[in-house]
Amino acid sequence: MTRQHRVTIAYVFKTIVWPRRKLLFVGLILITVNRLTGFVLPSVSTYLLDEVLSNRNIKLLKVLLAVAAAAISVQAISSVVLTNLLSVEAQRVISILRARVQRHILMLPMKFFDDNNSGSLVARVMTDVEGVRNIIGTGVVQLVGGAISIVISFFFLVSISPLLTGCILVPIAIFWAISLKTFAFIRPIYQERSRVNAEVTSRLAETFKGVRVIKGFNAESHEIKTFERGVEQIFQNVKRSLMSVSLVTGSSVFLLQLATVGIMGLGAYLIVDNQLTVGQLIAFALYLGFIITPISQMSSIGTQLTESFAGLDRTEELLNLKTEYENEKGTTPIGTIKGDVVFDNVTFEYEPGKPILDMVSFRAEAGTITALVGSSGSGKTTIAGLVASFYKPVRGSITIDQLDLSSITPGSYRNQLGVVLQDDFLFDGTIRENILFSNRNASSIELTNAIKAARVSEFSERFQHGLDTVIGERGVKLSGGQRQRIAIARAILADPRILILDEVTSNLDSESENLIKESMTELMKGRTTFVIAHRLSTIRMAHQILVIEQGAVAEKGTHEELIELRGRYFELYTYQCKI
Ligand SMILES: Nc1ncnc2c1ncn2[C@@H]1O[C@H](COP(=O)(O)OP(=O)(O)OP(=O)(O)O)[C@@H](O)[C@H]1O
Repeated sequence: MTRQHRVTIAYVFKTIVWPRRKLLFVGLILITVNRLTGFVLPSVSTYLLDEVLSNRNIKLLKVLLAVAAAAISVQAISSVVLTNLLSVEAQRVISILRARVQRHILMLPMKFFDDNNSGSLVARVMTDVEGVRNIIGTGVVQLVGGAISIVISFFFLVSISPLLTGCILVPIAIFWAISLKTFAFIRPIYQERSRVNAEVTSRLAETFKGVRVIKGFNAESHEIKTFERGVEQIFQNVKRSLMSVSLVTGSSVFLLQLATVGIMGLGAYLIVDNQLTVGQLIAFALYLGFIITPISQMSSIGTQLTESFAGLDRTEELLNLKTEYENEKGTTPIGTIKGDVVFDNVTFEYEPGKPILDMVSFRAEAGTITALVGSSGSGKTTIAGLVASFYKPVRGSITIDQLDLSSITPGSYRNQLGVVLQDDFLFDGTIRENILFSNRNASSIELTNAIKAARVSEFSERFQHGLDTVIGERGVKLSGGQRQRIAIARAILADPRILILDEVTSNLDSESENLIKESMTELMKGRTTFVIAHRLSTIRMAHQILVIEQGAVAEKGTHEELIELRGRYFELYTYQCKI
């Protein structure tokens, strides 16, 4: 076992096992009672054959039947209570852990989401924590229960016949060795399986999400082939592990039968030689079952436990990542802001050594509109991301009302921030739910005002179910302009002090264009707005225009000033006017 695993065992013990020590102690007592009562039946059979049948002792038969009935009942009851106690608790812990991991992931910085695909994150929340089941659920019952059964059975076997016991130890040792080898071989196969599964699942989800592009480019056959390759990989992986598992199962059956034949032969000889009774031989065979079954179970539980620890290891690693709220600097909550934003020589890089923004400086006064224009990839979205505190500058500073943004707790700041992005996030729910998403406590008057201001009512009223119309995944049942207006209504309802807008580039008909312009104007009123602008009408409304080129502010000023300058903005403007 690696050092990493030892750390995890200590972690698992401290955080999962120890807080439930009372429950696990009750569980252990129940397991012991359960396994002990299991031994009553084989003991009864010895007496049945050797005493009741041989001496025709009906009185003893009645006692034996009563004892057997009591034992079976206790066994059944303890088994039900055990399952309810431990398995239910394991599932409770799984739910708690899942919620904790999801909460932690959501609080991680944006960089984490840039580096991890959503499919693998889903697996980390849903699958990685499932191993808990093996640690406090059925796994531990089988492990501890199995150990108890083996020790007690071994004691009974030796007491019946040391010679016969010696004979069965050889095949058991062989079986144990085969199992250990096989499971060591299977372990990496299982690890690979969870990785491949996550990959194939997330690609499949993307295929369905991007079905419009796929059909549009007639690329179904490519997606089909990619998926076929994925399922083939899973199949090959499962095939390899199945072959190994069948080797273990096959050898266990073979060795068990070999031991049975040996015992039959040697046992019969001992009976003839009066060293053993028929009842004892039958009891011996029954006790043997109590050893073989847990041994085969325990070797596979060993693998499951290793898998569980590997999963929990990944969970622990994730939970140890610092959230945005654990930044030593960003600890001051901020009250209501005016919205004065200053970039002072801000340099930023996504990857170390590859600067994307270089010494960017500007001031956006509270309540003004700043338009970001410039060629594709110049860094406009990056500037917007920095204003939203999704990323931190590598050098230089960003201040909000003269307070350093990196010293402010992200939540208290983003409470006062609104974003309307090009490909805005709408989820599969009703129009109402999608708008209320930004402010669940909004009154119906506030909602109505937002809907009116964003010109949503103009289309929602035409729908049969109005605001309660379900819009499909990512709003597919709406037009692009309608989706934008919902996103704008959502931002109006949030009533932010600072607003980030990424204008849609897609061509809308002039009616939609006008409606969006009106709703945007409503939204921007009195808020410090940063707009990645594509429409001249928006740009002309701006109090200042920043022309961004190759990560730097190339020009700064109002529309008139920049036109007069006859520089980069003039080029962009005249180019757009031509088309
Ligand atoms: N998450 C990221 N990780 C690494 N590099 C990134 C990331 N996001 C953007 N970049 C890079 O940063 C540069 C600036 O990108 P940005 O999105 O800010 O440009 P933009 O001006 O908004 O472009 P567009 O107008 O095309 O949207 C690009 O070269 C891009 O490849």
